[in-house]
Amino acid sequence: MPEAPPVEVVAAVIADPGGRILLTRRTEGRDLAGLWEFPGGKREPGESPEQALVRELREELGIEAEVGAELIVVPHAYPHKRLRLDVRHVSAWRGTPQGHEGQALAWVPRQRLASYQMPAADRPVVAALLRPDRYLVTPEPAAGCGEAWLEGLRQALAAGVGLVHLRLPGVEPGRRERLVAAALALCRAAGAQGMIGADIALARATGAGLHLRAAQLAGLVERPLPPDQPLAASCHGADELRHAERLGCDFAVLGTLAATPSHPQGRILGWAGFAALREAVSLPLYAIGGLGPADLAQARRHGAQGIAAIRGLWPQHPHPPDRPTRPQ
Ligand SMILES: Nc1nc2c([nH]c(=O)n2[C@@H]2O[C@H](COP(=O)(O)OP(=O)(O)OP(=O)(O)O)[C@@H](O)[C@H]2O)c(=O)[nH]1
Repeated sequence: MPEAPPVEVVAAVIADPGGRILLTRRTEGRDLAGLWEFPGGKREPGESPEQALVRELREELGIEAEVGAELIVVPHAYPHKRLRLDVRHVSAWRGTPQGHEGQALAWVPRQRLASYQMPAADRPVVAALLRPDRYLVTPEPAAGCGEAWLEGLRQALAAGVGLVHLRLPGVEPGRRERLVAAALALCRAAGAQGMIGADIALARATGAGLHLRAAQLAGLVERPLPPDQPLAASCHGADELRHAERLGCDFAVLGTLAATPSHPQGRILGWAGFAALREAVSLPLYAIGGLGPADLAQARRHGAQGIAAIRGLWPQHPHPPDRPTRPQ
């Protein structure tokens, strides 16, 4: 039997001048009662997402809203139904939001959003509001080119990368620790989060995040780091994603979107395949495989937090023209 199409839902991010965001509480007797959500509701036949959102906000809150930029579209499968949650920013509104359907309202500072109990489909929405959209995976530094590699990282951070997977599998011990320490210092100075590739002991020793390989993830039965150290994993299918979620990962990287020189083979998901896997979990997900900043809008429309990439996020010419690299 073909699967029923998902329920189309639109919801709004409404921010006050202080940056607090409006959440409303689902009233008793409804599905997911008692949980906090972004105001909105189901699209009616023939309505565009914008029209549906304007109507819902008028009915529920008594405001006349102007719909602004897209934030994210989350495809999600609850045990009893599938939905596509299309979340838009509201750029301006007239009137004072009130609970016209008896629902409670809360203006919530962004950093406190995660402490509100919300439906599972909202976890990627909150992450999209709070966390970086670009996850750089570092290329392997060539022998003697540590300075150039650090310069590449510096430039990528300056270009706005907020999350970095320090992936150095072929670098010999000693040099690895030195490069990781220097890279983490650059990340800290830029306000970015560093994630150490695969090495649990080094992540514990440095206090940085940890990015697990898929094979490593499969062998773990509990979270290998305290909750204040971010944990991520590379995943290729639904079972790995569910395991990453059970283990308490903060996010995962899912691929391969398209073939790349570093991964020419393997299962190619495409955006439809990515969105289908996205439904299975509420973990924030980065898409990987032949992607760059130009793919961000497309990624968000398929439920991704953003994109992860080596080439797509690494500067083309990491050597500054006026500074020769020192051999290491
Ligand atoms: N408005 C809104 N709905 C959400 C969010 N997250 C989420 O999973 N949903 C789900 O999307 C659907 C929105 O439909 P609705 O608000 O018109 O709810 P309803 O009471 O008519 O639906 P119901 O018949 O499922 O109870 C609900 O099933 C709701 O649980 C969110 O952040 N905002």
